[in-house]
Amino acid sequence: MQGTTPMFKQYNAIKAEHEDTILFFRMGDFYEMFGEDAETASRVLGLALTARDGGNNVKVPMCGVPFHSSESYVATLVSQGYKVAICEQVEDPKEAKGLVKREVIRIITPGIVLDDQMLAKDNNYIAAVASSGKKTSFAIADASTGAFFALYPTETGKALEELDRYHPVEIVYSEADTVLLAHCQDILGDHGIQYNGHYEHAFHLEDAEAYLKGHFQVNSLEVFGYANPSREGAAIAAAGGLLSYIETMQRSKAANITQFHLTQIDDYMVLDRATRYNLEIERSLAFNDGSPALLDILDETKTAFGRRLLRQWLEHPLTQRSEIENRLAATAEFFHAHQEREALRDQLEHILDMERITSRISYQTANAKDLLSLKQSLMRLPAIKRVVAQLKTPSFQVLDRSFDTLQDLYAFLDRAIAVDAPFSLRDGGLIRDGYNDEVDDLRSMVGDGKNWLTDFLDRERERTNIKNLKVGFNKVFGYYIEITKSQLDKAPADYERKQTLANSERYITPDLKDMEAKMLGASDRLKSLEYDLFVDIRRQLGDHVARILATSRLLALLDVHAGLASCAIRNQYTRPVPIDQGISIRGLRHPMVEQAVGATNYVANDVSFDPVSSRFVLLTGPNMSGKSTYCRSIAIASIMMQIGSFVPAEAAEIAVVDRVFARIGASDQLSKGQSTFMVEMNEVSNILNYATSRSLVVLDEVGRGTSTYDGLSIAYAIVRYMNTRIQAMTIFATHYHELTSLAQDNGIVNRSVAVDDVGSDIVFRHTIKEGPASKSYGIHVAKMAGLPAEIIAMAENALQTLEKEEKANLTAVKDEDISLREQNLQLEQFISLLADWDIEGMSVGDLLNRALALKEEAGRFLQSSDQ
Ligand SMILES: Nc1ncnc2c1ncn2[C@@H]1O[C@H](COP(=O)(O)OP(=O)(O)OP(=O)(O)O)[C@@H](O)[C@H]1O
Repeated sequence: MQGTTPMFKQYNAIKAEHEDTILFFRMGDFYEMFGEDAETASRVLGLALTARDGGNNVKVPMCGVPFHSSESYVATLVSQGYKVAICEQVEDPKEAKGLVKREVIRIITPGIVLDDQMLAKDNNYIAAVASSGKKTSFAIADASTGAFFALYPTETGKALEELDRYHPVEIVYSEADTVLLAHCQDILGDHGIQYNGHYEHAFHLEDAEAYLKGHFQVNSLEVFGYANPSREGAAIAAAGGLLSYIETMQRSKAANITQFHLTQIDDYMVLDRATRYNLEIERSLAFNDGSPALLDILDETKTAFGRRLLRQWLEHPLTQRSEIENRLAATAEFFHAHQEREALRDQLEHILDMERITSRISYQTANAKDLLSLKQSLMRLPAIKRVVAQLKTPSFQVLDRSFDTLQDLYAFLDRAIAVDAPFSLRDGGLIRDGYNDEVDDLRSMVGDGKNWLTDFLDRERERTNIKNLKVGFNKVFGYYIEITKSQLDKAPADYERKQTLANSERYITPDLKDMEAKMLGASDRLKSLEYDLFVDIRRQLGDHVARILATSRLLALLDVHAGLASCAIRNQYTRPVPIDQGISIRGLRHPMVEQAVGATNYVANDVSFDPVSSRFVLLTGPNMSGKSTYCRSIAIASIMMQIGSFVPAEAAEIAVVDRVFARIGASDQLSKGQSTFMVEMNEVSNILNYATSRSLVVLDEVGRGTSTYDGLSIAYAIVRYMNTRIQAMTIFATHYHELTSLAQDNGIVNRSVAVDDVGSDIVFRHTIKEGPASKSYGIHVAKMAGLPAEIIAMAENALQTLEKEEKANLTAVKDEDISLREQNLQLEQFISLLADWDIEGMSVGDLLNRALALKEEAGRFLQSSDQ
């Protein structure tokens, strides 16, 4: 509790309702913070901490920021994990009786920010989670673009892993559901995510359903695919809870959220966090030195919303072959139609972030510059529609029919908003001449006043014969006449002295004051009229938010396809053919490594997988020879195809897969406090649980985080299990030469990276060939890395001794050994069943039944041992 003056009483009441925020309390041209808030803000923002009299001789800590530059301060606080409540004066201080009324008009959290300065280029996702029984769902929104959807409830761990793919900046949960909060923190971590509790009732199914129905103005949520409360209830609870949270924080309707749908994990290719990390999908492993990720290479979009859509596609590649083909056809059309593509991209270049401007329109925070940007963007739409009309692909033709060029809104904005309107909404200059008669009249009154002043100045100079007589204006005295000390004797008697300065005197006259009253009255009235008209224009645009967003979505789609086509041309990618099974690629390259080493230096390689004869590729070869690059390039090509992109190859037929897994041994997770080997095994166990025969799995150096025999044995078991039980297309890069003997199993083949021996040195050719590597080149690589000759000699000696004592003969370990152990176990169970049989104590009927059951059991046993 701060201070006891009337102002502090008002402050305390408002702060009590917003305990968990930093309260920005508007006082004149400043937002002031008090007490602990002031101490925190002064520390985080580097502001001077002062104090204000709180009554009864209490000094309350205080600091403040100017309101016109508050955004960057708010952004810093929010980025540091604080919530900021903006408390405004909600009545004109001139009209207030006593203390001016104040209210919190918005609370800003990481997921609620709308200002461009605070937003990253990518989606700014906020999520809400809800559970029902063992199933969990989440809803996701981007308040800055209007995206909104929820996941079909699924097993909690799976749902939260899926949520992780969206990189939410904020997660909202029901205050009462701390168990789910703990699950989230466990799986998604605490860094970079703000967790906020929201009213429990907002997550109750009935309340959430009613909230959504009210928002979308529908009688039933069936239109969004919601039919069964016990199946999809958690999704509705999460969506209702999230919408209620956003609107509570914004203190206004989320009018830009005009669409909603339910998604299923199976709708998209599953790519877990480790896979995205290892394949450098969104961020390169060496991003600090500016190396590009796949997203950076593919991103040739021209608009901010195009880039966001591309990123969404990369996070969620498709799994339906027909949909993939549709996307590829659309990219292909732009690939061939050079003129149309370039004409489109020339126009898109000038289109600003319409999605985010629209969000600011619906939350009534857009300024006149935003509306001018929107107008400038809308101006481009007819030309874009003309390009779309030329396109032949069916999906573009559908798009052409639904393309709304919004020219009525363009005309409206053009008529209403002044071309040079300023940022500030309170200083006039917003409304274009001719839009409103009263504005025009007031403007000419203010203009007349200025002319009058010029005439007045000329008149007074002539009358007094003072050449340097001046007319000036300040806030305290209004308009005044100024005469320097040397000319004072010429001042006429009707001049009334107002102020004495060091070198001059200031005067007023009744005429001047009359004119001043008229001009200031007109100017004040003009400013407030312009503000009101602007708010009304913004509100009128608010009625068209859904239309603007629909057009932005079409533009985003065009932008992504045209960008992918442009990228394919620049990098010589080819259109892949989605097939049902297997992979056959000629001349595959890795898009990022190719850029790093230069296209001419990159050695392209062929890839082939067959579901029967070669579904499991064991890849051997020395370090640095290109194993990882080859493995990853296959996974990347598969993802590229499934988003609708061309692939870096000469020709490619690639099976549509349900999941891609990429594990590179010993990834660095030490910050999580787990050993690298433990992390590796966790990741492998995740793959074994989730991979299917329709998946693509890349395992690179798995098993090397432990002792040689342990690692080799684990790798051996994983290879056999993956090949026989899971049967996913798998490429397993390894240093364990011993594993190459496994190629006698059906489905497993050996491939290796070709190496030229040049005397005692080796040369990497980065070419993949059939068959295993002839030997391990670890010591050669150590030599190339410059290890002292003495160490190399010692190592070669040790290697020879070890090779002689080689005990690991994996060919001797056979599946039969494993199945024999299983059979022995069954036999033991059967015998103990017989031993426990209490024949004397049984009736004849029971005896007969028991004997029949045993016979059946014996039959089953014989059958399984035959297999
Ligand atoms: N096909 C290729 N064409 C040209 N250069 C390549 C090719 N493949 C790999 N390289 C180069 O070789 C380097 C090492 O490749 P990579 O990391 O794939 O080797 P590796 O065999 O997996 O090594 P390690 O076993 O040590 O992880 C790459 O950074 C790249 O510069």
